[in-house]
Amino acid sequence: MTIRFIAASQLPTPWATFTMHGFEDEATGKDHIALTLGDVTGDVPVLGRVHSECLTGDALFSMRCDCGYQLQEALKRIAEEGRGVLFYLRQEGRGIGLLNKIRAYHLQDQGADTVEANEQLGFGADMRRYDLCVPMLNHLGITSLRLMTNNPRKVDALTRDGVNVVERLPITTGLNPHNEQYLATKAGKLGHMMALDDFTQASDVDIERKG
Ligand SMILES: Nc1nc2c(ncn2[C@@H]2O[C@H](COP(=O)(O)OP(=O)(O)OP(=O)(O)O)[C@@H](O)[C@H]2O)c(=O)[nH]1
Ligand SMILES: [Zn+2]
Repeated sequence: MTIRFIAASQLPTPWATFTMHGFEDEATGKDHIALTLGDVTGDVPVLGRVHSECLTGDALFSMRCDCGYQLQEALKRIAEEGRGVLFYLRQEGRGIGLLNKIRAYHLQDQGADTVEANEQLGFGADMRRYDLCVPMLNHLGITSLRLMTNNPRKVDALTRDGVNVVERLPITTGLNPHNEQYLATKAGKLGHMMALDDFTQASDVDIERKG
């Protein structure tokens, strides 16, 4: 795996002006991004989010999942802290790609849950990998993370890859009638550590989006 830094620029958002670092994964041809705020070098653990691409949730306002809400919440929390990093990894659809995710959604429309749909298409439930974060973390001078995630398998995978995750912070936002079953499946079958009672409702987030 060769991850190559290409360029950095400013990225103003409603929450803060981040620095956007672009990387190229030479093996896959995929582009990955890290957004940083403040000085992320040094020994003090950095508030972080390792976010996997979800075009439908992140860009098209889909309410089928919680991705867009989590993305917004993570940027907001980093801005409030004044320091942090968000990795935007181009592994759409838990690694199966956008078109296969649409195939999986089609099966889910007919009754399959998110895990069964992947399996019916011949994929594992979660095909993502996180080792590409290591060269990006090294490039940015980040030595340890306080990671916003509900996914203990993400923490385990990053730890196995050599990333120092010192704390896991829940990120439970965006519950709505369209994703309630999906979130229940994530908790029940994929091991996400979250209870639906912990979630803020999507309507709360919508107000922020308009603001
Ligand atoms: N194959 C498939 N991928 C999905 C589906 N819904 C969301 N995704 C993808 O799942 C990824 C996000 O994973 P999640 O399981 O929501 O969350 P996570 O990153 O494991 O855990 P958190 O850190 O707690 O958000 C993104 O790449 C989405 O495109 C689905 O029904 N099927
Ligand atoms: Zn999503």
